Amino acid sequence: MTKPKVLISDKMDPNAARIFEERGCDVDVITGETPEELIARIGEYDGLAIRSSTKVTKAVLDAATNLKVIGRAGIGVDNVDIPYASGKGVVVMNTPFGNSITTAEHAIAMMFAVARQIPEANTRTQAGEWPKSAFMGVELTGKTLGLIGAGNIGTIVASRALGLKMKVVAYDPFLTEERAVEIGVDKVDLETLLQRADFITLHTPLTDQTRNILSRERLEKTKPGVRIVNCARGGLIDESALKDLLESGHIAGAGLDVFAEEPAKNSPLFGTKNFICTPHLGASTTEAQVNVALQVAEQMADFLVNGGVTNALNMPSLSAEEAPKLKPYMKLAESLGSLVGQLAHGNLTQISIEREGAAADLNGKPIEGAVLAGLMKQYSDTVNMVNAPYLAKERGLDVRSIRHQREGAFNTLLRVTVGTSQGDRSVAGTLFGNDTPRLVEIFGIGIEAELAGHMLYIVNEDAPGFIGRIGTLLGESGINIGTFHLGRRDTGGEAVLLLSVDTAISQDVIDKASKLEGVKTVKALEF
Ligand SMILES: NC(=O)C1=CN([C@@H]2O[C@H](COP(=O)(O)OP(=O)(O)OC[C@H]3O[C@@H](n4cnc5c(N)ncnc54)[C@H](O)[C@@H]3O)[C@@H](O)[C@H]2O)C=CC1
Ligand SMILES: O=C(O)CCC(=O)C(=O)O
Repeated sequence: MTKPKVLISDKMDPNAARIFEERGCDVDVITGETPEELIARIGEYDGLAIRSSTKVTKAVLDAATNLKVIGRAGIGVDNVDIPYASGKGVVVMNTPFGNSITTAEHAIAMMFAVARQIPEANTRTQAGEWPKSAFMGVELTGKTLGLIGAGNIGTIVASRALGLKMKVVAYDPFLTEERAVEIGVDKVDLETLLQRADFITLHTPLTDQTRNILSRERLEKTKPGVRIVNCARGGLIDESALKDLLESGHIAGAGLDVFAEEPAKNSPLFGTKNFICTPHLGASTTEAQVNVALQVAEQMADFLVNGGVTNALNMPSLSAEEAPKLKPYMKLAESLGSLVGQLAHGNLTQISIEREGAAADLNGKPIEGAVLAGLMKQYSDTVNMVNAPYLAKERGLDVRSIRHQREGAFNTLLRVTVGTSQGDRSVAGTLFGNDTPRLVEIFGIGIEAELAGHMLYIVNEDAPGFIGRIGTLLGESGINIGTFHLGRRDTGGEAVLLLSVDTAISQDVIDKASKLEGVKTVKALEF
């Protein structure tokens, strides 16, 4: 049997190459190539091991004709086009915990450095100035730290900050009150955090929901004299607003490890007063790099040599016998979880997954994992089938799996109901012809639709002329409708329209659709 070939394309601890070789793979370490060079080379490889520098774009994936697995030695996978990789059948894995402590420590180090202006004091002292009277810092003790994102890293930062005698408030839609108490933080909304925090640190992935989470408007609402640290992802903060507010003195200091554009070689923030930065060093310790290198190589080699799946972000982990039967159910389950996750407002406290008819006889665990992965994937880069149930439990989400032997209108049915602060929301789906997932009910309204690609969800009053109006709007906006699905509660009552469209829907189109007569809700959905 020919050995699988792996390319390590970012600087990685040498333990990774050693493990690949020991586990039966051929490995090349070629770092620092241009995208074109990578595209020219990637066709030879079965596995690609990366950190954050390599961008795995559609073009790279198109050229990667033999690629079976991408392994991220780290957490954030925003440098990988996961939907496209999934479409190409390429498994994407990460190492969700290997660098968390290291990154949390970097955030704490940045807080101290900002509080005491250590970098500038160092530079001027070494220049022979002895500028003792130029620097007056602040203590961390007794100050309030506002955490945006209380997952693995945020939780470690919280524990260290509590040890430093700070008070910690946290904003995270997935943090339950119980979990907040357990980790010793006050769960607050974002507005409250902005008003109360003396220091703010960010620990969320970069997603459509978190992009620009510290916008100009929100930065202006922060407490005067606030100090802000970002060791998560560039793009979470409006960098131009940050510069203006540092210059005006409203923000007393900022420490960035990450930039909207990396490598950041000419950032306008450079040279701004009270601004410090590091070149994406959050994960750069010997310990973390050994951890993630060993882990990524072990996971990838196991997959390439034995077919074992660990920490995959786009593939369920299943036994060989169950896999074919469960596969369409997993797809249905993930889509239903994703649908309720995208549509439900408010804090999620409870989820129930009901299996009815033929589905009642199946192994419920992978189905539960797929629903939870679908539900949570919009909140976390690291969620997958394997860790979704664990993460849900850790965050105090009450998960119930219910089997009904009864058979209703469908011979097999999955129903997902989430309990939110605004009440229960339920969606249901079935399989057509035993293998084609279909949505059949949304919030109590019967509808039949495939959940795939870009979709538009509209709730409106059932009245003549509406379909024409929405069709015209989409047509004028250059959006081609693929499929069209309608359902209504009763004649003249609440109606649901679910469209699949060929391109992503812009905020402008959503705003225009929201203003159409009779429209109650408009939401762009992605599957
Ligand atoms: N600077 C560096 O070198 C490193 C940066 N990172 C970044 O740190 C991020 C966080 O890592 P982990 O804590 O391990 O991930 P995690 O998945 O454990 O936690 C992320 C948290 O963000 C929360 N979240 C999601 N959307 C949110 C929103 N709209 N508002 C507030 N909170 C939201 C989630 O509920 C979750 O609790 C990674 O996604 C990665 O981008 C990670 C490692 C190293
Ligand atoms: O690999 C690195 O140096 C960056 C780590 C990182 O950003 C991550 O793990 O998300």
